[in-house]
Amino acid sequence: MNNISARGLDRFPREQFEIASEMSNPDAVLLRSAKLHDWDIPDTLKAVGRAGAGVNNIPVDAMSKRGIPVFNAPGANANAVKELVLGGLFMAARCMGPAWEFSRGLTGTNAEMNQAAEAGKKQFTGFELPGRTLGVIGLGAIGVNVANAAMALGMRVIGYDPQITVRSAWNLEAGVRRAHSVDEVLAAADVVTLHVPETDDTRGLINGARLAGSREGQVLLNFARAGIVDETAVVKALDQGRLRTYVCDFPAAAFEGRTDVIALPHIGASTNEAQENCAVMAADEVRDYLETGNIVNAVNFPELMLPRNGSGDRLTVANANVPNMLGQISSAVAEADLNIADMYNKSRGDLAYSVVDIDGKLPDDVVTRLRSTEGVLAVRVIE
Ligand SMILES: NC(=O)C1=CN([C@@H]2O[C@H](COP(=O)(O)OP(=O)(O)OC[C@H]3O[C@@H](n4cnc5c(N)ncnc54)[C@H](O)[C@@H]3O)[C@@H](O)[C@H]2O)C=CC1
Ligand SMILES: O=C(O)C(=O)COP(=O)(O)O
Repeated sequence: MNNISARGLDRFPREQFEIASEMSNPDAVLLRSAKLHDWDIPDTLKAVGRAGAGVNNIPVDAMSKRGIPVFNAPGANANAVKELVLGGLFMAARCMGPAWEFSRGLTGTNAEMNQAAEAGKKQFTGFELPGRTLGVIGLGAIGVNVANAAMALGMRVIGYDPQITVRSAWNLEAGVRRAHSVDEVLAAADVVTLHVPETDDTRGLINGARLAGSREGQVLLNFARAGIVDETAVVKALDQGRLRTYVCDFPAAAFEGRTDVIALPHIGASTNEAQENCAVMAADEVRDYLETGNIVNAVNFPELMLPRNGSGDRLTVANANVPNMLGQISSAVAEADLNIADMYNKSRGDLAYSVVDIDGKLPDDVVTRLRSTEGVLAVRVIE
């Protein structure tokens, strides 16, 4: 549904897989930022692979209700985003946007241009980073990278993430101070950078009330999602001088003509390296799921890997996480007089997923019965 790096698509051998940008009955879709919310989900769909991090463009709940895992590529574009964030930070600190605009407007001889440059440069006095405080909201793959890079630049770093993972906490440089709220970060930081996903909880996270309590003359960086920031409130804070510069990856009408906003066209992940990393990771996850039923890096399913066992079919069942589902699955197999060689069941929130390796071939009527069992969302038989 988007341009996916050829290295990722090559993970699907064409003898086994057909790849197309239009297909009425796909087993899986790979996408980047294409919006799927209004898409008629085809009955054939078994998996979604997001070659990137954010999944706010995908109706994850609707996919879950159909037992379809949504895979993404955690961390695969984090370095690309970190580098762009640092670029934005340097641009804001040294007034590079307006300074470059000024230089581009100069005409005349070299001597005339030089004279005008020397006379004009006082408008572009910036600030240096050592000793300044960077506030990082969201300490996941990108936030941790940005925090660590800022520490290396001599900045003080304060971070807020109430759901920080053990992995992120391990990766974070010692010395990053822990904040207990968004407001604490806004009040303490010279520069604030946002690295949270867009969800119902984070939409409008940076709003007028919060900006009213932010440090005077702050730089705000948003390379996460447009919706996390209230654009009207940002414009007001810029007009009041509360915000010095807003640097983001999302152009908007409200920012038209402003020299204190640097809006890039959503290019955080637009490096060849990131595009390849994301495409390969998402493609491998989707292929593995289609071929084995194993699940790694799904945002809505538990992680589950079971080496193939037994001499027959592999049955996979996604179901509502309610009592007696496992009993019904194993009874269905037992009633067909088949032996279960191995099985693994895991749950995550409202959803549970089972992989069952069987000694023998599962009759069609058993599969049909399982599919119509209350609470069952999706059933697959992998030969
Ligand atoms: N501009 C671009 O091209 C790109 C933008 N992104 C955006 O950046 C977001 C973050 O990406 P990653 O770091 O890879 O994701 P991640 O999942 O590794 O990290 C997100 C972190 O945000 C934290 N978080 C969630 N809600 C929070 C809240 N209310 N307050 C504080 N922390 C909160 C989570 O606990 C998690 O640690 C993505 O969801 C995506 O929207 C990601 C890649 C490229
Ligand atoms: O990975 C993400 O969340 C991104 O925003 C990157 O988007 P893209 O794949 O470049 O359209």
